[in-house]
Amino acid sequence: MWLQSYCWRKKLCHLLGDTPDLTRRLFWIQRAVRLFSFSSTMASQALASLSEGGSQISLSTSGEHGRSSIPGFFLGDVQGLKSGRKMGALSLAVLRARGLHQWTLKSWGRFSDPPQLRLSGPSTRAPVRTAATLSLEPAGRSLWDEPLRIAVHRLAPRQPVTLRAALRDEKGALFRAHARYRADAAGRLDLQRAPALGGSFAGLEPMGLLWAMQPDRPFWRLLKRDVQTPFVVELEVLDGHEPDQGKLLASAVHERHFLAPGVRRVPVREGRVRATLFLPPGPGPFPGIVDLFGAGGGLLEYRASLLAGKGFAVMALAYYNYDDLPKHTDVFHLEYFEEAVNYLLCHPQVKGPGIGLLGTSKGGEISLAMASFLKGISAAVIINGSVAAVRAPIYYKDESVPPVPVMRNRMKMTKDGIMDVMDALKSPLEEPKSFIPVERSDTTFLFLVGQDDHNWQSEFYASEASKRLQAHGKQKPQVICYPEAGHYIEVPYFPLCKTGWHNLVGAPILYGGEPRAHAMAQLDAWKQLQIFFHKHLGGKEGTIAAKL
Ligand SMILES: CCCCCC/C=C\CCCCCCCC(=O)SCCNC(=O)CCNC(=O)[C@H](O)C(C)(C)COP(=O)(O)OP(=O)(O)OC[C@H]1O[C@@H](n2cnc3c(N)ncnc32)[C@H](O)[C@@H]1OP(=O)(O)O
Repeated sequence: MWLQSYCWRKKLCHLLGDTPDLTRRLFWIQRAVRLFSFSSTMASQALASLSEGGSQISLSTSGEHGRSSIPGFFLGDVQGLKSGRKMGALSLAVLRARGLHQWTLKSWGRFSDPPQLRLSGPSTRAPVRTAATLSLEPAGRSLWDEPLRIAVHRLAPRQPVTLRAALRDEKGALFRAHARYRADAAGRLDLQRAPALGGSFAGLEPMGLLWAMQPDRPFWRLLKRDVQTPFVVELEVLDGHEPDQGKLLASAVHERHFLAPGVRRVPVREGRVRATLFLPPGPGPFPGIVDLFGAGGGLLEYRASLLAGKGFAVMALAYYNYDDLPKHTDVFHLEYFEEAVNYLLCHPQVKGPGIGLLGTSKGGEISLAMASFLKGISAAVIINGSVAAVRAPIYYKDESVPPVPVMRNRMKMTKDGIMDVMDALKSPLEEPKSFIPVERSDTTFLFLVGQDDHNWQSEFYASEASKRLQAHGKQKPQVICYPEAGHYIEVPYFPLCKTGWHNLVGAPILYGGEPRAHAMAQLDAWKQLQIFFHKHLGGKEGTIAAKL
């Protein structure tokens, strides 16, 4: 047996050569199974040899472990494989594995420990009809903002199951969601057609397993720090409706990426500007956008990298707490931002005559100030920004906008002991000097507003900016209000951060939002801002009706 196996391994190695192409290797193993009644033991050794050859698959068939490191491989039949029975299951496993060419399976088990397969002896083989498979479309990998089609096949008719999803962020925080489902009469479950019966969400929510994830740390927010690596999402199908107890029926690992194929990431260290520019594939020139996040500073690239995949040259701009920029700041000088705008405008792959701004929260406030004082800005999307200077004055040359006073006595505590600072800022109508002079701007604006934003009064600010622009004969801005959406309107499928640490307040605060409505808002906001930028920065034209 050993000799036979050895010969087969040699033969396979010869056939496969040194190719790193896993699909080709698996193809030959599959052929061997079919054509030469290749035994399962030999096949498992051959598969194991793939990992020796440096492929991404690792295989463990040893009795001590009793389970495979290939998700969904054994489906309760490890003993059968060990006994050397010829297995159609192998070819099935190979077929499954062929879809896994992007998986980093050695990382399996890094997340929450999946329920152990209960393998008590040879008689515990699962019947074929319960050899469930989890199918993902696209298979293996997708972009973070792409929808993922999740389906389970080969369940028993009307079988109750629980689906779980988990990912770990770069700081080790675990984000998880689960939902209960029931298969149809044919034993199929398609999340595009089947409503969740409860769990982290309910109803027809094909992407709920992502947007409903919650962190295992209080006040933690999902952030992607390195856009050159994906988030690795583990998906599991468990028997029954107990999220932590059901037998594992099938599982998959899926990579969610932040860089579309061909998008180039260019670190920028030009003059004082500290940023990262993302350029779409192709020669350009492309419509240019400066992307600004809010309080806390740093350099967050994930929105810029995804947006570059839609045909824009997007520069994620740091303005403090990054590289050699100040760690903290009590004042904003627009000359820094002017330098960044000019850098982008002069870039050979950026289409003029003007660029766009995309700002969230404090980044929205700064974007409004940039559009009011600086030249060369054609379009600006303000996501839950303030129309007043907050906590720090904004300077440009010899002019300044002082911050609105903070009224600490208006801060409230929720019944859960979380600070609600929504009413803590004095209205800019009572402090006109703190009102950013938007009426000076010739920029076209889109305001995206979460109506349940508790960070500050975003809807009021958008409405006042709109009134002021119109009162001065300027173009009426587009204002889209999202009911039950909170402060952190992110790219699609980011889980809601309803309560989080606030760097300025020095305590956790309420950011607001209801998970489902917030998720829908993120999806729509992402479409709307792309349409807006394409229209006003000279890209493709088109409109998509807001869903809400
Ligand atoms: C006296 C004052 C009274 C004020 C009252 C005001 C009342 C109302 C006014 C409201 C005014 C609000 C104005 C601003 C509104 C906003 O802008 S909302 C925030 C939006 N912010 C952003 O979009 C940018 C977010 N960026 C960041 O937070 C940071 O850049 C970064 C965390 C991404 C990276 O910073 P860095 O310094 O590199 O991080 P670390 O060193 O790793 O961690 C620093 C601390 O942050 C904690 N932290 C890190 N990651 C997370 C996370 N994912 N979720 C939650 N917390 C995180 C980390 O633990 C560190 O905390 P400690 O130092 O350990 O305590």
